[in-house]
Amino acid sequence: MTTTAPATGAPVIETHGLRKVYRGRKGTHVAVADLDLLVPAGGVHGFLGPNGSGKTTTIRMLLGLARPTSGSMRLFGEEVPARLPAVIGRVGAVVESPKFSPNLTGRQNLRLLSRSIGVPDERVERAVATVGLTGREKDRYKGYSLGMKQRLAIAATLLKDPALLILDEPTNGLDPAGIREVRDTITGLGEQGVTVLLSSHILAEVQQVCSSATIVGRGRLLASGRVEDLLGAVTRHRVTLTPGTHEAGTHEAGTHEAARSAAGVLTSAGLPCEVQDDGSLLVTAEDPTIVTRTLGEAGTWLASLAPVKRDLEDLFLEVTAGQGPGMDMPPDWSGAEQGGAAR
Ligand SMILES: Nc1ncnc2c1ncn2[C@@H]1O[C@H](COP(=O)(O)OP(=O)(O)OP(=O)(O)O)[C@@H](O)[C@H]1O
Repeated sequence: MTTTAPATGAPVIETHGLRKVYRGRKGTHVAVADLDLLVPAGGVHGFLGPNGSGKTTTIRMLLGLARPTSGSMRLFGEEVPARLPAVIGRVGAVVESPKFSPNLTGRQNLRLLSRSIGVPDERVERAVATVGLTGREKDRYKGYSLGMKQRLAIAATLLKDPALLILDEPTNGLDPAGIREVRDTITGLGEQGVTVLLSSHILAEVQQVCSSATIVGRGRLLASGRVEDLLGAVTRHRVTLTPGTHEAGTHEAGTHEAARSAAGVLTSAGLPCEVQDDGSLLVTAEDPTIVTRTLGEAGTWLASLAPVKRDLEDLFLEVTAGQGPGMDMPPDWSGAEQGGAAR
């Protein structure tokens, strides 16, 4: 398990040994397995894991919607569910799609809500602006895109000015434009000092907005900490060689032979190295200048050397390696497929 030091400050969410076992006719199913979750104050915390890894169950327990089998939970330092009434006013959550009236405008829907919870109308205008719906608040809800509907749901939770916002898969079912809109809203909230717990199964998407993250698989904690610490320093580099360094047969054959020869040189020098299908080399080295020097001393010249950044998907594969069937990366963990690729 990879766990790095959390950010300073008292955690906003804390669970210890949190466990949820569902019992059915077919036997028992452990949805959450002794989970220690620590969410620091401020910023966006990714709660990541494939479908069925226990994210929603954990969130439901935190909000008092499901009863833990065992373990303890705290929100803002208060034991929950016992002290939930004391803290729930500081928590906003979008766990399921909220019910809005289709024939009312976004603003009318929010005003109904603000009056029902007794907060001033100004909060509606502020919430509309925060989620980027200004200019569209007078349109009927039924005409909103899915992304706009999701942002209105977030606006509804902002009415009570929460210090903690819990969003369960807020970009599910959205197209790339919708994902981007919601992502920008979440980034803005994190910057304004709201602590956001963002659950998602799309790592590439989450990596762009999260300052810290917890990765779960089969209800278990796999890794947790600040994203930059989790991803660590860049130690892998992609190297391409200058054509003609080695001459042999066709250009392609020559490239591969040169790569294999260079890989032998690097490996002998203690630098782990793999030849890629395109004839480039993937070299592990703390200091890239050693790669240049080692190859130069062997008479091999580099055309390029570029750092290869590890991402959360790489991390997930590493922390689940050897855990047996069912922990492979599901196809929908690719952000690109879900429109969650880089901006
Ligand atoms: N009410 C329930 N009764 C029985 N099993 C349940 C119940 N709710 C969830 N589960 C099971 O618990 C496991 C965890 O589900 P959960 O919804 O918490 O995962 P998740 O990580 O949120 O997945 P998703 O991204 O698909 O929502 C799954 O195997 C699910 O089938």
